[in-house]
Amino acid sequence: MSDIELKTSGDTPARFALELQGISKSFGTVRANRDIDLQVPSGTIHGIIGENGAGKSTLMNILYGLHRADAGEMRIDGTPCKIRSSADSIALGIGMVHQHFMLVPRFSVLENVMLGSEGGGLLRAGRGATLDTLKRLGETYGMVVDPNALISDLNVGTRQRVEILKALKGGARILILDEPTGVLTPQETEQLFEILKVLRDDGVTILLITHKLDEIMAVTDNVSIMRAGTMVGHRETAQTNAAELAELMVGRKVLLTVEKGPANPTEILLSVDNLGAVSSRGHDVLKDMSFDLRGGEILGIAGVSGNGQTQLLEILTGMRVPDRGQVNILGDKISKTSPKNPRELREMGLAHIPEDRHIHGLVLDFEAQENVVLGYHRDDITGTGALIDRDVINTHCAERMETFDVRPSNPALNAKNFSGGNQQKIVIAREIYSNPRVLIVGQPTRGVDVGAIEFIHKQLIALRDAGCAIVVVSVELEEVLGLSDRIMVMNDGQSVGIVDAADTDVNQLGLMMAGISQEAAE
Ligand SMILES: Nc1ncnc2c1ncn2[C@@H]1O[C@H](COP(=O)(O)OP(=O)(O)OP(=O)(O)O)[C@@H](O)[C@H]1O
Repeated sequence: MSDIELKTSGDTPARFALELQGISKSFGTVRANRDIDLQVPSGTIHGIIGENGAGKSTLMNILYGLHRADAGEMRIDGTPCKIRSSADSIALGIGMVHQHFMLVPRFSVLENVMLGSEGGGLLRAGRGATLDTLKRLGETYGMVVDPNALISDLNVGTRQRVEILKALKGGARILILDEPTGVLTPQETEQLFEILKVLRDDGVTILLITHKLDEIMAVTDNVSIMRAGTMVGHRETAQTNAAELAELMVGRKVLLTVEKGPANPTEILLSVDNLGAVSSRGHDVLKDMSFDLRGGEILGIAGVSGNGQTQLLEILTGMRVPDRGQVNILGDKISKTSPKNPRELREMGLAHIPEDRHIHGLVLDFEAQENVVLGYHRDDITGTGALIDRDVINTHCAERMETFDVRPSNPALNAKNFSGGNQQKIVIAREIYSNPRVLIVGQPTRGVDVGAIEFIHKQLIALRDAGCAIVVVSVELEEVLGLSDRIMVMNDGQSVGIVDAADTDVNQLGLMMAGISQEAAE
């Protein structure tokens, strides 16, 4: 099926855990997968990359029985098979860890692992046997987790391990991971990769979908590249590099670093003064936070997620009232006694690209054109008069989609039916349109492909150069370094220091993220 050599686990002749031939799938007029061929050698880690909307998740969902292919053949370990449901897929030894975890938060680890395996005889096997298996799998693969812990008490990295354990417990020998590192800290990502290598060395075949080319280079044996629903190439990872992969994905050369000139800061547009916030359990989640930001400047905020960044963003965008201190924004004040809501802030000239596009960025069951005019109900783009003019918003949305290369460019498609990266482009297109004076951005490129990252970064730099004051919170250190003029590092709800981006590097930021002061980290 493929004309290039793929790295195998050393078996001769090469055995393929998975072979796909001629797989096609359409959703209405969208041809999400067209005649896809893929061979995955047993006991290898195989990367699948491609632009947003290229069809990666669709292909994996077909494999996991969540969608049915319109055409094509599938072989597992050389045996032809038909997959009609997830149960079929699990029975064939396929497991999947989704981007959004499927665990029940109020159940324990053990209960979650037992859930869904009822048909597999697990309940009959009983708690004791399941506990033993969990312990054995945890020790074998370096994923020891307390079986009695509640999922809601576990951090994201540990929850992901529970998902993997659950798949292995169900007998998975082919494991699909759909963008597993999007929500992980750099340390958790490292730990995950160690686990994947141990699994691979034990003969498990892993399919890894990610947008992060450095991860592809670090952990995969082979990589397959998709574009616009087709498979455009396969490479042995050791024989390629990030630049070649980016070009194969996007069909042109891509800048993998941010290009920007020096900042020309103007007057202070945002000033944060001794800001503090207390959680519902009475913990200080934000402590004595102070900084100024001028027009024409980007302040990056780096830190391991969960160190107060979310609360800071919530206060700056009017979603949370500060418990102490105040924010001066565009000449107005926000404090405990004089709060402002998101609408008031928006009218003052603030825009917000939220950290979680599913919760705060989009109404998933609304059409793209309805989402693109959210927050603009009183403006011309929704038509004149009391009723929204659908022709006007349709034209407006089509223009926005064209500028931001949203695919498919269908204003009437519900937001939930766009791929993750295209959903992000819809949110950014809407927020930038208001031509804000202050822009607050959380995780601008989470789940976004390299071509779109380049585009989003250029848009943010252009806004900066037009005089906008921008705060960017990102867990991607390279992104913070590339975009920002100054960087504030947060640890345990407070600022560890503010450094000039030109005078720092990943090492110093990493030390500061661990709570080591700026001076000590230098
Ligand atoms: N249920 C659906 N109804 C309509 N269109 C869909 C549906 N699911 C996916 N699509 C479309 O199929 C195409 C492929 O989407 P898919 O989610 O497979 O892409 P992807 O490569 O995983 O993207 P991303 O990297 O952004 O997650 C996209 O154009 C998407 O809008």
